[in-house]
Amino acid sequence: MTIAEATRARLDSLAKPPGSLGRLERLAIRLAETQGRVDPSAAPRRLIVFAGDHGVVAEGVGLWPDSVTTAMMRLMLEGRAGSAALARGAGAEMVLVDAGSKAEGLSGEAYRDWRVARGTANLAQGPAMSAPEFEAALAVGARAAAEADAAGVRVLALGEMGIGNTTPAACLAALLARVEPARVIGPGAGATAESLARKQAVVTEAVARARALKDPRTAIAAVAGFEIAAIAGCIAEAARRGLTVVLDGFIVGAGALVAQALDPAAMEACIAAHRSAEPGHALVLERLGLEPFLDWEMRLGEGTGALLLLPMLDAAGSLLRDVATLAEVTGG
Ligand SMILES: O=C(O)c1ccc[n+]([C@@H]2O[C@H](COP(=O)([O-])O)[C@@H](O)[C@H]2O)c1
Ligand SMILES: Cc1cc2nc[nH]c2cc1C
Repeated sequence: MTIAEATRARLDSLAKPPGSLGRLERLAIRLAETQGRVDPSAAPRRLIVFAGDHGVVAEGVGLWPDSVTTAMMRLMLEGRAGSAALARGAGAEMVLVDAGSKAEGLSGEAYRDWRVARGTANLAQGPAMSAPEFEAALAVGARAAAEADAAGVRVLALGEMGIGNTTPAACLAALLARVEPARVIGPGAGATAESLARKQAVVTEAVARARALKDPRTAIAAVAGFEIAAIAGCIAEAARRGLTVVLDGFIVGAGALVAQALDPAAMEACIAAHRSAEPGHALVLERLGLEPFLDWEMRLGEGTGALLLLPMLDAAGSLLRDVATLAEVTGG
């Protein structure tokens, strides 16, 4: 019997009409699958926000200057960003990782002066990163997962911060889901008709160049971002360690596509928290084979969508662990 079948049997044996908790039951089955046990737990949990900057911002693909990446990370450290507020509410510890500079995991006041030290090269003019840089960013993410596991964390919520990163995310979605760029281009953190047209042109050209590269890792590195590669490395390592990974929006989804390309089994650890308002996200989730549990029209990033699902994961875990069986109630 698979874990999914055993969990379904357990749910059907509980003191309730079969299926009466609707999608919460599907979430419980998914949580059980990711942990390989019928009595899973959504605690302790940790939000990891991976940050990176992007040379492609110079092409006018968005509205914001890349100084906003560092400014927002500092706001997270101060506990005043949207993600920080939601993490407090969800009882999730928050760890910030500068994927670009390969800095140490960050949390707390001591890191006030931290900044994104290095962004990717402009992917419109050449590869965003070299093969060794790609491997180093994967390792940054893997180390973050290993540290979480060593600290006893069972559930990792993944988020990102990186002005410009919907452009590499769109490139990766087009490349790895094998769709036309137009299907995965969207407004990101805001757009004008002009910035959208630039993004469309940049993504179309970069994806065509990446598709011509024979080695898949080189092709991915050519259009990736440091935080996106770190997310991929984090998912792969968390999956190897049996942690549950709760995915946020479009950019984290692009990181998951990279993880899937490197190791398809990594998807077994993943739960898609929500479907982002970014139009390409639905296609990414389809390609990942994951069902989004929420659709709240969110597109902030920072892990906010993943955090929103955590109380429901608690409910799913409690259901499996704490509810009496029908046999106990009816005496048979
Ligand atoms: O999570 C999402 O689905 C999402 C969708 C659109 C934008 N974002 C956030 O907005 C930033 C990227 O937008 P942009 O327009 O600068 O490419 C980045 O910091 C992301 O966290 C996030
Ligand atoms: C203000 C701001 C906050 C963000 N958080 C994640 N992406 C962001 C993009 C902007 C522009």
